[in-house]
Amino acid sequence: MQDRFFQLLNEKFGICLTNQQREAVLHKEGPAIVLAVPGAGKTTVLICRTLNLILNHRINPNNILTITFSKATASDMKNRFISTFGNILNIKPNFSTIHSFSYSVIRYFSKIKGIKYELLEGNDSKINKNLLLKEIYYKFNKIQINDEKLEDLINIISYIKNMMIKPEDINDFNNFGIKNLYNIFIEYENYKKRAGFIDFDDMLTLSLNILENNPIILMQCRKRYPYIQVDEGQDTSKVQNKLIKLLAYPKNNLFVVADDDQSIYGFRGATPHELLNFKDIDYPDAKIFFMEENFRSTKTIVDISNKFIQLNKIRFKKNLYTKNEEKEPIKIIKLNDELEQVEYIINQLKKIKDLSNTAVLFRNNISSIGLIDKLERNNIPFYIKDTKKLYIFKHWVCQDIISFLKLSLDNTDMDSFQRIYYKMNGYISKKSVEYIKSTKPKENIFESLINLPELKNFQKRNYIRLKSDFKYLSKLKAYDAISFIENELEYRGFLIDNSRKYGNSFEYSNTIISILKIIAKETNSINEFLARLDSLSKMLENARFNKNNAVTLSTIHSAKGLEFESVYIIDLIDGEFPSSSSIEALESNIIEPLEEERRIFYVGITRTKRNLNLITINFKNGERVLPSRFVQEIEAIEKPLRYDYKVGSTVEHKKFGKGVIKFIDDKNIVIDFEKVGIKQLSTRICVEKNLLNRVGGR
Ligand SMILES: Nc1ncnc2c1ncn2[C@@H]1O[C@H](COP(=O)(O)OP(=O)(O)OP(=O)(O)O)[C@@H](O)[C@H]1O
Repeated sequence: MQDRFFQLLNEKFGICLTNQQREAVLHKEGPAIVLAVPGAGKTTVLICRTLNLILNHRINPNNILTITFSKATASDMKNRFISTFGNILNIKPNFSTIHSFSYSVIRYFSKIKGIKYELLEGNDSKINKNLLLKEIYYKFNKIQINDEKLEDLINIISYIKNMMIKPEDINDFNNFGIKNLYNIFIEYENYKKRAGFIDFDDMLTLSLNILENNPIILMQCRKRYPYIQVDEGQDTSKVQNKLIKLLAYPKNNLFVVADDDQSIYGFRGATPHELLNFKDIDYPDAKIFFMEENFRSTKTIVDISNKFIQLNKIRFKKNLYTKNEEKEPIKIIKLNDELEQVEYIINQLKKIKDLSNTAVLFRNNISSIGLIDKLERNNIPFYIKDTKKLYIFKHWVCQDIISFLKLSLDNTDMDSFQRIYYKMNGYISKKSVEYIKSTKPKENIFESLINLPELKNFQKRNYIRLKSDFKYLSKLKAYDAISFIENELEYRGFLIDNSRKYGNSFEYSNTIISILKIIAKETNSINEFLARLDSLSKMLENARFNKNNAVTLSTIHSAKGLEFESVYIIDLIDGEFPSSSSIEALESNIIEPLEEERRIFYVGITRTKRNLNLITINFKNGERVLPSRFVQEIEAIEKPLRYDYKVGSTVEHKKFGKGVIKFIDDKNIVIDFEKVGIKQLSTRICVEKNLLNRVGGR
């Protein structure tokens, strides 16, 4: 029977499975976990196993629940099943997300108990979750939460619910940097309870609660789904795992397909630990299948990816390999700054005829905006899934810059003035602003300042200088104007102070300014720049993007499961990727966050079939930045270092004294010297001519 089945797959559907894949497909009952590498055909195995259960074991398709990570994967998998087998067999199995399963349990429960639950998220919600959380944050902290922090808050709440952390233990986990987190959390939960709302995370906790406390509903669900399959098992959280285990018990016909090395949703409560426990703790009788052959990428990419991920310590040992040929090497491109980076990408993309097989990937959404501006100007079609998160135009730093510029063009613009008067070197008091507002609301603000009663000489001189600065500013091109605001008007100093006082990341603010400068570079005047910002933000709000012949722009998280002939990963800077928080954690010997960052990088590089390009820059908005340590690791794998020096080791330079190595390759060595700060030197001269002495290693 088995041979006939595989023959059928091969002859009728063109699927030729490997022995490892066949074993997994044939597994029928009891717990099993398939540990697979990227590009190993996990989807192929899941759809073939589903077919095997239906065709050979006569299991009704409605009795098999296949849980996928996202709605998109559920529909991809359904389409793949139908397009592969649909012409010959009229079968439509259930592929659904865990949220959609949970919601069906809640709907059923609310129907029989007459309780109403309304969704707080999604398109049909009457209440806006973001606004609600903003209000609650304000209530406890008396300041408005900005969009970055709001996203952090949403993730933290999600993490608490997914990790099933008890409210009273929240403060033990509060390394999240949100003040009054406990109060905010409790207020949010209470509001939802009072008003009968649930959010996406409540779907999981509530359905678990329903199943735990209603044996009849639990029994009905178990009867309905005696076979459960879980795709992307590495990204299921604690509460999701609990729900799945409860549903599968006592038959435990649970088939999980996973790659612990692709677990990248730690911030939502998913960790590889859950998977590592599958056999050791949860199901000692579980079968483990390995799928280690990669069908996607060239041998060059597979070999390097394999060595790269082995640098992680918390993982199942697997050996990624491929029978594909060795092709061109991975390209590491080192550019001067972010402007060179976008220009480089545009020039590369212009050479490609059909862009649908090319992706530009990044760690953070914000990286795409400068690029979007240039793609649009160059008529290069691009596809981007979620533009809702590209909120830099509403970000306070962007709004500040706009206000500076508007005030320079219209010296009577009181709204802009009020926004920025204390964010520059004007030394203007709130009292003066109030006075001008009440006595001369429509006049030239700088004139009014100069004519304020009882001014001291130095104040007058200062306001005269400010007036002339703003006049000068109005004549500049947008790019120079932004630099002038940063440096001459000392907005940069304000940003640094602000980050010290309120914990807003200076690096993030600096990135926003650097993006504004990329956009400004192509404009001739401040007016043209302001109009461009407006049109870009409208375009991103309203655009419906088409995938046809378009280059995909995506975060690595959203590119999970996808594959492309050519991949460019941009903004590979230490502190951005890996994130600064993961680096700080590592410095305190906490390795998990950095390992998660390494997995994200691994997911990124393994999306590539053939051409992988890793791009790093030396300067971001004029600040020296260091290449991502992951790029250095790849370089070291490709070309092991000839020198006995490592990043992190302490050295002594004959002239500059003691320092710590921050970056090293065949040409350059970047050292942070105690006395003189960061210096980039020539490796050849320093190392070969004995200008350095090793003091200590890591
Ligand atoms: N036995 C096989 N022979 C040849 N090609 C295969 C085989 N199994 C799968 N493939 C192909 O390998 C590629 C990768 O498969 P798939 O996308 O299912 O991998 P995956 O394991 O889900 O990857 P990832 O986890 O990286 O997203 C697909 O193009 C698929 O058609």
